[in-house]
Amino acid sequence: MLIIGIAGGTGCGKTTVVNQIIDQLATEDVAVISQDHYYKDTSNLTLEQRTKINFDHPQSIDFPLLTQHLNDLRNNKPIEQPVYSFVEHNRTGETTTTYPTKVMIVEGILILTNPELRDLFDIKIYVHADSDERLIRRLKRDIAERGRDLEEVLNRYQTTLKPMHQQFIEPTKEFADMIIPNNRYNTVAVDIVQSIIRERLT
Ligand SMILES: Nc1ncnc2c1ncn2[C@@H]1O[C@H](COP(=O)(O)OP(=O)(O)O)[C@@H](O)[C@H]1O
Ligand SMILES: Nc1ccn([C@@H]2O[C@H](COP(=O)(O)O)[C@@H](O)[C@H]2O)c(=O)n1
Repeated sequence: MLIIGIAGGTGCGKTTVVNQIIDQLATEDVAVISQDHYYKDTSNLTLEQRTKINFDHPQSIDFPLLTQHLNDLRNNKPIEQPVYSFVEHNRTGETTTTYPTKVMIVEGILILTNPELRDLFDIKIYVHADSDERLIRRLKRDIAERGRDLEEVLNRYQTTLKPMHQQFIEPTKEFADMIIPNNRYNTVAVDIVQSIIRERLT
């Protein structure tokens, strides 16, 4: 199994790049795991308490579970990925069965911060977009898709996202084998990653 890790700050375009890669490949031999599904279970907290969690700190992620799942897939065992709700700020209790595939892409803001997880990646990619561009994209996306309002997104950006990005996410660029500039859509970089994957699939 070829495992590709794709990191980068919120709104840099990780999900978009991953979708561009797999849409054009049109094969069931490539699957995706999003770090977002591995936020820790916080059912012991009220919704009010959960809204105050720092979701941009490495401690918010269940890295042992994510690492175990990747190891299981490498050992040809299917996994039950938790399903996460951005509205409830919690796992829903449902799971998605994910089967081993020839190529597995793992994407998320914090995936390169954890040494055990990082060691499982054959290729490490960091998607870069400038912080003003990321903030604009995040604002539009969170209001349209994640049930947030302007005040909430801006407040979270200033108090949490920006400092956490500088402390934890941006420094993981140094672990990347490849950096994809994504202020604009980068079809050349997507083509390069697709070529690497195609080689593995043949
Ligand atoms: N290169 C780009 N140019 C303009 N908008 C983009 C670009 N890449 C992504 N977007 C948009 O920005 C938003 C955030 O992108 P997304 O892929 O969800 O980022 P991430 O997964 O890194 O948080 C989405 O609405 C997406 O359509
Ligand atoms: N309940 C939650 C959990 C996470 N977030 C934010 O999601 C961002 C990571 O996802 P991307 O798709 O943007 O990479 C991260 O910055 C968290 O702040 C959230 O808003 N609510």
